[in-house]
Amino acid sequence: MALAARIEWLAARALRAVVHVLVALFRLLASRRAVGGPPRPPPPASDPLLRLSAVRLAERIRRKEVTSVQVVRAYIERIQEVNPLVNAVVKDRFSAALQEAARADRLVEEDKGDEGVLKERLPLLGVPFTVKESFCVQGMPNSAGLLSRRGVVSGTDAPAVALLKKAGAIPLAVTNCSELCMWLESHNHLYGITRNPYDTRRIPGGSSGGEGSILASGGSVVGVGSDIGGSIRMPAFFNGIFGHKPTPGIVSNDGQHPPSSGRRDEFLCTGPMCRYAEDLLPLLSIMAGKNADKLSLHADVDLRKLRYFSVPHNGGSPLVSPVERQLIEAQKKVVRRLEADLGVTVQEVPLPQLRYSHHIWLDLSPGVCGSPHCWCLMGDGSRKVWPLWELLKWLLGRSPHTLPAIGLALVDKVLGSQPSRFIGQQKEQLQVRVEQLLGSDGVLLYPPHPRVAPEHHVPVFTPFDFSYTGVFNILGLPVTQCPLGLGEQRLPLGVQVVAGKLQDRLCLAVARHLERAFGGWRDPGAP
Ligand SMILES: CCCCCCCC/C=C\CCCCCCCC(N)=O
Repeated sequence: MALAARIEWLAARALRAVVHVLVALFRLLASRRAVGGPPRPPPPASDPLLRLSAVRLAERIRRKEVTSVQVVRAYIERIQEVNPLVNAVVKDRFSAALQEAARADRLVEEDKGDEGVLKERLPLLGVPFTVKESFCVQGMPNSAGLLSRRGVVSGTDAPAVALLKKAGAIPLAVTNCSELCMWLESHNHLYGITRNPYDTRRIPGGSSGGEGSILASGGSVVGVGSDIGGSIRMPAFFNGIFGHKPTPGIVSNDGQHPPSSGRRDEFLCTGPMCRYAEDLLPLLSIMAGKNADKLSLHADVDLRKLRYFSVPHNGGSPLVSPVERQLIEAQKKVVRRLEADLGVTVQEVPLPQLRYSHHIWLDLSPGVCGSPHCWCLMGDGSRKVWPLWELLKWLLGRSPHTLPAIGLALVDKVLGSQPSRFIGQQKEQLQVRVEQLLGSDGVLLYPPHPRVAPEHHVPVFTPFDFSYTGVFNILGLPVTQCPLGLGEQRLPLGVQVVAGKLQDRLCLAVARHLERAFGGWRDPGAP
C-alpha cells in the first residue's frame, strides 16, 4: 500500500477509535438521562384498517365497504395510543379531519356515477395523511423546529399538500423534524425529541423523522417529506418503511420553511413516505401534478429487462463509518433474490468517487443550509445568529438552538470558501459514470446509511454518515429507500434503489418487487 494510502488508512483507524471512545463516553453519561426510557415498542397495530394501503383504503371507501370516518377515527386512536411514546405528531387537526371525512362519505353516498370516474377524479377520497411540520398546511404550525417561529400558523397549503387534498386525501396532523430540517435526528427545542418505535432509545432519523416514526408506528398510512441530504430516505430506512426522493424539479418544493430558493431548489426534493410500496406511484403521481407526465409513471416496467448494479459501500472514507456487516449481507441477499427471481445478473461495480460523497455534498450543496445562510435562517428574520456565540451559550445551556443547528451554521460560515477543484472533478466523473451505467433502463443498489438506527445524539460523532444518501441529491437522481425486514436487535434493514433522471418508475417497480420478496414494513409492536 502506498505510503499516502497507508497514512490515510492509519488516520481513519485512529479517528474511528476516537469516535468509539467518544460514543462510549457519551453512552455512559447519557445513560443517566436516557431519552425515551427502555426500548418499549408500541403495542401492535391491531385494527385491520391500519394494515391496509392508502390505495386499498380508498377503494374500500369508494365501494362503501368502510367509511372515511371509520378510517380517520382508527388513525386518530392509533396516534393517541403511540404518540406519547414516540412524540412524532406535533400538532393534530382531528376534529376538522372527522368533519372532512363525513363530507367524503356523503360524497360517496350521493355519487351515482361509475366507481372508475370517482377514482379518476378523487383517487384518495377519504384517506388520511400526515405532513412534515416544515410544510405549509392551512391552519397548522410551520416552525421547522425554530423557537423563534413559535406561533407561526400557515394560511395556505404547500402545493404538494394541496394536490393531495385535491385528490380527496385528508390531512390529519403535522409531524416533527430537526431544527431547520438540517439534521438526521428529529429534535428541536420547540417540540422535543422524536423516538424510533423499534427502539425508543434510537433516532427515527431526520429531518422527516416524525413522518418516519408515525408511519412505522401505524399512526399514518402515507406522508409527505422533504430531502436535500437524505431527509426522506434516512427516516424511511431507520423506521423500516418506503421513502422516495423523486427526480428534482418534478414535485414542487414551494410552501416550506426554510424556503427553497436558488441552487437549493436543484438539490431539495419533496416526496412520499409510506408503509406499502403500492402507494408510492399514485402518491408521486398526485404530488407531481402536471409534471407527472414527465415520468411516464404508467408505462409498464419489465423488471427482467432492466440492468442491475450493486455498490456495497463508498470504497472507504476516513470521515464516514464503514457499512455494518448486517447491511452488507442484506444487500447481498437482495442481489441473490433479484438474480433468482428475474434471471438477471446484478453487476457489482466500483465507483471510487463515492468516497468523496460528503465533500461533494458540502462543497456543492448551496451552503449547508442553503441560501440564505444558516445563521440568517436561525434568526427570526430581524436578527442574525452568530454561531460561535450560540455555541458558547449552548455550552452554558442557554441557547434556544440545538447543537447540530449551531454546528451546521459554523460549517456554513466556514464553507463560504470556494469549492475545491479536485472535488468538483470527482463529482463530474461520478456523474458521468453513474449516468453511463444507469441510462434509461438501469438501477443501482446502495446502502441508505452505514449503520442501522443509531442511539439518540450519537450522529454528532459521525456527522458525515449522511453522505450515503446526500450524494444522490447532488447527482440529481431518483432514489427509493426500501425496507428489508429486521436485522440484529430487531432494527430495520434497507437498501437504496437508484435510477437515471426521470426514470423514477424503475425504482418504484423494484420497490414493489422487494416488498414481495422481503416482506416490506414490519409492525414494531409485533411479537
Ligand atoms: C456538532 C454536530 C454538527 C456538526 C456538523 C458537521 C458537518 C456536517 C455537515 C452536514 C450535515 C448535513 C446533514 C443533512 C441531513 C439531511 C438534511 C435534509 N433535509 O435532507
